[in-house]
Amino acid sequence: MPTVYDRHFNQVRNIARHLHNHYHIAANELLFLSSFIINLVLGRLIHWTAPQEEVYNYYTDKRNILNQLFVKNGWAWTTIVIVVFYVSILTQSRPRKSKVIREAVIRYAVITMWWILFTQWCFGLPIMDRIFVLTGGKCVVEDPGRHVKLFANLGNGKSVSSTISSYNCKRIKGSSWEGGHDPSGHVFLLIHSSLYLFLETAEYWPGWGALINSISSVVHNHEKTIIEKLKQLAILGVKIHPQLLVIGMISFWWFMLLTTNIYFHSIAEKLVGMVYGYLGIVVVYFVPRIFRQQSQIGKN
Ligand SMILES: CCCCCCCCCCCCCCCC(=O)SCCNC(=O)CCNC(=O)[C@H](O)C(C)(C)COP(=O)(O)O
Ligand SMILES: Nc1ncnc2c1ncn2[C@@H]1O[C@H](COP(=O)(O)O)[C@@H](OP(=O)(O)O)[C@H]1O
Repeated sequence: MPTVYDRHFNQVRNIARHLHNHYHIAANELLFLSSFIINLVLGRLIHWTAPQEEVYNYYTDKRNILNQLFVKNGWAWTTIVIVVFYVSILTQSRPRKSKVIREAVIRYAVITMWWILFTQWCFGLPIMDRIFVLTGGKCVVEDPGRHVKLFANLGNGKSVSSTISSYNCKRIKGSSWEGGHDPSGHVFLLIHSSLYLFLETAEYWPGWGALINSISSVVHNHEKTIIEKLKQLAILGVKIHPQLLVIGMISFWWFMLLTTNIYFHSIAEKLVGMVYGYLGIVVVYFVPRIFRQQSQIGKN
């Protein structure tokens, strides 16, 4: 007689099978894709239940070093990690190098273009700023300075603009970006980057066993000092198993996403950032699988 747990397990297995057969999403990919929804739910639960000093801490301060140095330059760090990854993988003698490089560069270019369109520039304002102004958002300032041409003077000591970018608005002293639906750029960037790193490197996954064995052979080498062990671990994570560097970057992005989810933006603004974060990745990694399968069926 199947228990209620067996029934639930079977239901989850059937959903996973359906997604695998129809949309070609493997179970581990599904788990990783859903981890960002779990992150959002966890962030909200912490926000509602944790004591104030845990919600408003160093990490939820915009000026914290992790935000300013890493997330604010998030695409640059993701680029560095993927370049190191490929250099390392390709120097460990791989066949068909030029094909691997060509395809990786094309995917990187498309994924970078999507990041640019959403956060930096989309034939004028980037998509996230367009959503904000289309839903009634404005940049309000007292003194527009050199951006004066983009502002209308309200005559009450304030000027407003719906043509200046969020980036430039935030740089004007005393400005406020108010009124519209402001999709979270952080949620977008952190999900977009994590998914890109995960899917781009999945083909070269050596398995947890191989990674754990390599780490433990360094850690348990009693002839080495701690400094030597740390050096060996760094070499291991960059030259031998660059997957460790990727795991480190993704884990860090996941943690930063959690702080965004705990403190910043409304749930709707985070969900919109999340949807756009998934979108570019789905187009580059999942849609081609469906077409490839259909053309395979056509050939048979
Ligand atoms: C096999 C892989 C092949 C790779 C080929 C590499 C070729 C290398 C050529 C290098 C070309 C340069 C490409 C661009 C590299 C960069 O990433 S430079 C720009 C870096 N900028 C950032 O990372 C900024 C990230 N920040 C943001 O997007 C926003 O600040 C934000 C986080 C979305 C939030 O904005 P708010 O204003 O805080 O809302
Ligand atoms: N995890 C995090 N840690 C610190 N600051 C964060 C953060 N997530 C978002 N922010 C800040 O919240 C604001 C809105 O971010 P976003 O729209 O990208 O989600 C940004 O402020 P600033 O633009 O004033 O730096 C950003 O720096």
